[in-house]
Amino acid sequence: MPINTNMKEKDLSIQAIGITKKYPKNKIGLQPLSLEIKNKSFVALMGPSGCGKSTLLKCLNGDNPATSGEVYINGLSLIDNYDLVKKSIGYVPQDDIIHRELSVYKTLFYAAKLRLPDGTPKEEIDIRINKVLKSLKLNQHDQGNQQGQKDIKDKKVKELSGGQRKRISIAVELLTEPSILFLDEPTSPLDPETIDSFLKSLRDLAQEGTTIIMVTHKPEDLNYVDEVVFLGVKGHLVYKGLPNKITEHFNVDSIIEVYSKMSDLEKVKKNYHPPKEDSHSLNLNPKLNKRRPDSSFQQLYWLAKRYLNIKLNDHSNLLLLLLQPIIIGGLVSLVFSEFRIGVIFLTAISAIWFGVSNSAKEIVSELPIYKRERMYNLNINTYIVSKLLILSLIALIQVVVFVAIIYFNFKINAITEFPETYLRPFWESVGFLFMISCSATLIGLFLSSYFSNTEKVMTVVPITLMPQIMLAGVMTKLDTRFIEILSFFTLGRWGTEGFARLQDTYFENSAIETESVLIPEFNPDGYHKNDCKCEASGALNQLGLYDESLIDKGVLIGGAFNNLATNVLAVLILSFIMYLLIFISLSKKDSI
Ligand SMILES: Nc1ncnc2c1ncn2[C@@H]1O[C@H](COP(=O)(O)OP(=O)(O)OP(=O)(O)O)[C@@H](O)[C@H]1O
Repeated sequence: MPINTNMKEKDLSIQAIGITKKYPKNKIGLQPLSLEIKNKSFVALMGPSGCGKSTLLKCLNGDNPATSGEVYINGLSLIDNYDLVKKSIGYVPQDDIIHRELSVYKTLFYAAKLRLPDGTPKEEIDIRINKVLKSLKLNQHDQGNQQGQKDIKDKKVKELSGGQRKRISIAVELLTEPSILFLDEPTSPLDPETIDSFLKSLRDLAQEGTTIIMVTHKPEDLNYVDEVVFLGVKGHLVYKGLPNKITEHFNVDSIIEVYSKMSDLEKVKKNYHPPKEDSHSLNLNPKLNKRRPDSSFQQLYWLAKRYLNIKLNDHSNLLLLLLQPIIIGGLVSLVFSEFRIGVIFLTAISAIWFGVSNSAKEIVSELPIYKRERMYNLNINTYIVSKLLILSLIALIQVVVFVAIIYFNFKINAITEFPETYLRPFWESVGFLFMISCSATLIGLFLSSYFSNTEKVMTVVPITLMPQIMLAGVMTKLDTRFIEILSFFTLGRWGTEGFARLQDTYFENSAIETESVLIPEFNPDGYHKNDCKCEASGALNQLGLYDESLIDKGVLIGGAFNNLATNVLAVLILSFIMYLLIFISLSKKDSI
């Protein structure tokens, strides 16, 4: 293990030597700087907006490593030993890294299960939870657990104040007992009274042994810290020293004046002293030695359990998810008096809709949590599968409810009005539509992993759904090779065609001699199997995906996919492609 032999003092938590940061298009994030931070110190990182404070924080903690130079954490190179070093780092970015639907206890419990070594007993986890709550003054005693007031551990995160939420985010990080804690603007959303108790608890934490580096904009925060690091515009380090000496250093009366002075590039350049040391190495393409996953099965179990808990705790959303199939199924039953291709089409499209709409927000809305957990030990495959498992369960319930409504409606209608026409078979239909819905879930998860905010995802969802409707062959026949090939990439086409085929196949295989064609073709009385001239192709014939003559002329490929197995295979291939795309999108979110 390469220990940094150049380390001057044993009591340094962080040593940055000649680090710089360049963003794409040669945009400067940080000018060359060197920095040493002592053990157990509480350091404020300040500077005008956009000067590079978060950039520096991320260079120091590995979230987005420096373009060149070296960072040592407790004497170990951040780049070479990230797998080891990350365990001694706690990091709370600007956004909260906790789920709002969980209780405080569950939030901390799942975080412990995901981060602590496998097999850590519950008793030890409880001890750690109580300890971190106490150290952040969030325990019952400090919160005044009077009669009628819930213990903070039982409260849901969404019931907490901004200050309490921030502390719970920090508590998550403290569970693993990091020696260094990076906090990005933790005091921004807090009122002065909350800030006082919050910063006092951080100061106590530093005195107990945790080095804390905190980005802040608030001059009054300087009353609590040991040191200030001040950056001028364009990432120049212009001051590092005692908080009460900063105004003297810049020959001004207040910290506000330091801000205005250090927003002027010319003045900044006069105060900037580039590091004397040469950069130890040039990591123009830094690769952190990391991402080795911890036990995937344990991680999958706890991720899926946490996600299920989040979903079950969000009662209103759960109700809406359940209402969806009831409302859409009810509408289809109301509008269609007999089982026709329109019903098949809408059923397939509904299955797609359930999948996409259930999943489209699920990654993007928890991006800060994902990124932080990914930095620590999250395995991308485990993460995707945990989402897919729980969302598939929801889709299964929706599909069962939807198909049941369609099934019973058309069965009852068939008995009373149209004896020959109703959906069957029930379980095969559920199975096929469930597969379509799972595949659509992957489409939604891809959108959620690709775009950076929920608004963008919600804008793209209808654009994704329209081709499913247009290329299913119901609105118009597929009559050119180009349109046909496009349709191969839609679930709408495979779902509608496959579902229609399933109905016809069932009829062909039916042992009941008097069984009827599901969809009567051109014949209002319906065909009977015994005198059926169309070989039970009622549903597919009504769909009329292709103009047969175009297949004969070789314009369309058509017939190559003329069975249910190939329809199913196509859906599986599309699902696999989607899974790969999600994996690539999530990999791209890794900082390097
Ligand atoms: N991922 C990125 N890609 C390109 N440019 C970036 C990226 N992240 C930051 N920057 C740019 O680098 C500069 C420093 O940004 P940074 O977020 O570090 O500033 P900051 O001092 O933390 O700002 P604030 O106080 O507003 O949070 C800004 O000009 C910003 O636009």
